[in-house]
Amino acid sequence: MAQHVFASVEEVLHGLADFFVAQATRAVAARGRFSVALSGGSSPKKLYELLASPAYRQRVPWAQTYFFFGDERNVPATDAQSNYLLAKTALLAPLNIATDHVFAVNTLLPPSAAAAAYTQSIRAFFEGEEAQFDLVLLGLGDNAHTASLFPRTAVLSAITADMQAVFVPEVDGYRLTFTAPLINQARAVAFLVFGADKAAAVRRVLAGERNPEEYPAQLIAPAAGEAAWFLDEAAAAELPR
Ligand SMILES: O=C1O[C@H](COP(=O)(O)O)[C@@H](O)[C@H](O)[C@H]1O
Repeated sequence: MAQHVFASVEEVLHGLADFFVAQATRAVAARGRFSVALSGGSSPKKLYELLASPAYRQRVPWAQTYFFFGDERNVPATDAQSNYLLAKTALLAPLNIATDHVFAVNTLLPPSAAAAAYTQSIRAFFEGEEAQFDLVLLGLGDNAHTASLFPRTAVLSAITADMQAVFVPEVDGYRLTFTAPLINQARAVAFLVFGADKAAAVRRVLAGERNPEEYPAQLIAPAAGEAAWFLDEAAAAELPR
């Protein structure tokens, strides 16, 4: 597991954008396509804008890139909370990504049906082989959740590699999320975490006692892939030096 600590948020974003370019380039060279699961929430907007900017637009093989979502809110795709809407606005629309390269969760379905349909889409994309994303982007909540793997929720004990619906008392609603086994099949996962309000969660996940029920991001450990953390100094401040 690699930790990359940068002095500023701008540098963190460039570090992760360069990592994205490297994973995409390698995947397309090896397999002719790049599959990425996007994250949501408050952190990735600037990363998506950077990837869509002139500086990165030419460096990523966008025409061979396929976009999935590692988690989604149980809201319509037009809702301000929607992870899909965030990605569409900041990344997919500015780059004119073909709609058949974007796999959004159908949140018009009831949560468990939406999760089952999304799992089928993943299986179809990987043509029955193990679903191994080239890159899964992740964030970290100040409660140490990642994707929508929240503390003390049923999905933490999932043993299948799929998307599941889970009721999250903390947000008083359903979320759709990749399970930890699905994330851990990825060739690479990258966490984007910045800000002092994340410092305690970063310490607990990376340097605390093992307790995934309380700190679900501890479940993330790709079996054969690479895990990289992109942090600013404020988020890394409580890590042992
Ligand atoms: O991986 C993820 O993490 C976030 C927490 O990130 P934040 O930037 O909102 O603090 C999560 O809620 C998001 O949906 C997810 O993809």
